[in-house]
Amino acid sequence: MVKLTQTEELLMTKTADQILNNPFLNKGTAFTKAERQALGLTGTLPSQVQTIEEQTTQAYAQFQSKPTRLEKRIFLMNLFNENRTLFYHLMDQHVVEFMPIVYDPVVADSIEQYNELFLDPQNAAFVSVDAPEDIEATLKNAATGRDIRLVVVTDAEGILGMGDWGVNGVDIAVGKLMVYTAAAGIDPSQVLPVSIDAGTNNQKLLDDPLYLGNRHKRIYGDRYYETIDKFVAAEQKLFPDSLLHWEDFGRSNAQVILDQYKDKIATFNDDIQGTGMVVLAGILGALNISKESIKDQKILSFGAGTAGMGIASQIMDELMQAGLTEAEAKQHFYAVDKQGLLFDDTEDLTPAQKAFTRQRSEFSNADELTNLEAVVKAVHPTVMIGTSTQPGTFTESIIKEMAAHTDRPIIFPLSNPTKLAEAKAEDLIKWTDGRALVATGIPADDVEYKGVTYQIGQGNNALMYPGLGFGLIASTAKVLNAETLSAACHALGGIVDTSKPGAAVLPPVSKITEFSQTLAEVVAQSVIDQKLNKEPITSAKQAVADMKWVPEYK
Ligand SMILES: NC(=O)c1ccc[n+]([C@@H]2O[C@H](COP(=O)([O-])OP(=O)(O)OC[C@H]3O[C@@H](n4cnc5c(N)ncnc54)[C@H](O)[C@@H]3O)[C@@H](O)[C@H]2O)c1
Ligand SMILES: O=C(O)C[C@H](O)C(=O)O
Ligand SMILES: [Mn+2]
Repeated sequence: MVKLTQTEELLMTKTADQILNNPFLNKGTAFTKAERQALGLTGTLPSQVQTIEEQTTQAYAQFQSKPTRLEKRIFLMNLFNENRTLFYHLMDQHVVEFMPIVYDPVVADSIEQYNELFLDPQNAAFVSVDAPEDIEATLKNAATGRDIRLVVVTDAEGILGMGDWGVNGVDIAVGKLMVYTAAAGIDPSQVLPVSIDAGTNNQKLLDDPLYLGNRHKRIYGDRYYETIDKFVAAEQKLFPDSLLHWEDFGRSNAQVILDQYKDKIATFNDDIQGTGMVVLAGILGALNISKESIKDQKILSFGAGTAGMGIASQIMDELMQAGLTEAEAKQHFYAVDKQGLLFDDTEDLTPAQKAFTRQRSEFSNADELTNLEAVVKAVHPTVMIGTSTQPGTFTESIIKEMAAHTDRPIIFPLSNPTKLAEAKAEDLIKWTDGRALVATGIPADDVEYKGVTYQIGQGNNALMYPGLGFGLIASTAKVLNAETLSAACHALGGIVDTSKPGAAVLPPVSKITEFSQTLAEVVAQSVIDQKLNKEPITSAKQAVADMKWVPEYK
């Protein structure tokens, strides 16, 4: 008697449509004649049996035939909904081309049009603040008995830089998970996107008869936090070996939620910690090129919100590891928000901002420091990070003023999507006569300037969170701590050839699968070294290799 694998046993219990309509089981025209006989699929497909390569060729031709990036995205999502293996087999061959479409920036267009474009819930879980009693059933139903090892959850209050998008924001969770699998090899049957629908303050959605979410204002305070608590309790009960990734929560909740859980479960906030990692990695890459020391940098955060303060705290940690006291390190930061430069007596400071305020007495013109240009003139920053959601705010005069006081200005306009970026890479290169060390939130083309080809690193947390998450899951991490985060930030070093003129500050997305694996191994090793692994693990490298999913039919 031939021993069936678990998958084969599972398949034997299903009817034809349960197999063909299950994207985790479906192979489409690649089901062989024998499989079709054994699984009751005979006659349910055209007779020609195709290889996955033939299917991939056909799918890519279809993708190319779509006229716009949004149409291309809709096709890819339909393929994803039909057959995960084929989708990722195709994406593996076109990661650089597909990332901007399944993820940032085109995901922004699909979020804005979610209700008009809705076709399929894509195996997401839709938690509602109005039905806390349904939370456990919601997660259980959406998981369909699968062994969930990774959850990306959003309440969509701060989608990219576009603000509150209610239930539409579930697309960001789906997109983030697609990058996890494409970059690091997370098994797509082991992930769960989750929307926490707490209502929305987006009046356009509330007035839209097509809106599919809870049609009321966003809920805040105790009732909201009770829903979050119930969600985390149910998530941990149902998926005890999972990593919980928080995404695009609002500025008043993101850090509060992270602080509530970060020491208790395996979890992280991508906008805070994922972005902190990629920006520190980018700054370290820039300093590798300029040969300057991080201890000599003056860092201006423009947009001192969830990401801005997450970045500042990761750099603060680095400065203290370099031997500075907290008080000494604090002298390197200038946080600028709507009020201008943040002082210790500025009104409406968030808890995270308070760690990075300055004294008015340090400046003769403190009361004038209410806009970015005035602050740049007063401070002469050497590093300027844009997480402000305010497009075009890194103006030519501001950039030239900055570049007049430092040889290699480090300038990262990170606001997403494209329309919100503080500056374009080519302008920054031009305005600084090729001296700027640039990273942008969305992919940027090479910049040709005075005979040098400048490669622009993508300062996006997608370069780090897949390797981080994979390493945490593979090592069965109990928690993520500062030591592991720091190890991850340093893992990307040495990949870029900094001797080349125009070298990028971060490795190219074309190498994301390689460096995500390196990251995962470094993270797993850090977890094991600190004895933070739940299961006994002898080799971090082997644990990562054993867990890697490959998009081939079983
Ligand atoms: N590249 C990346 O990997 C990455 C990661 C996270 C966030 N981001 C981007 O950063 C931006 C902010 O994201 P977030 O999650 O921190 O949002 P957030 O709402 O928490 O922070 C935005 C901050 O900008 C401030 N701001 C708004 N208008 C301003 C102005 N005119 N002048 C100065 N400050 C102003 C807000 O007060 C707030 O503090 C978004 O565009 C997001 O897409 C990029
Ligand atoms: O989603 C992205 O592209 C990065 C980041 O998480 C953001 O919110 O902008
Ligand atoms: Mn985000």
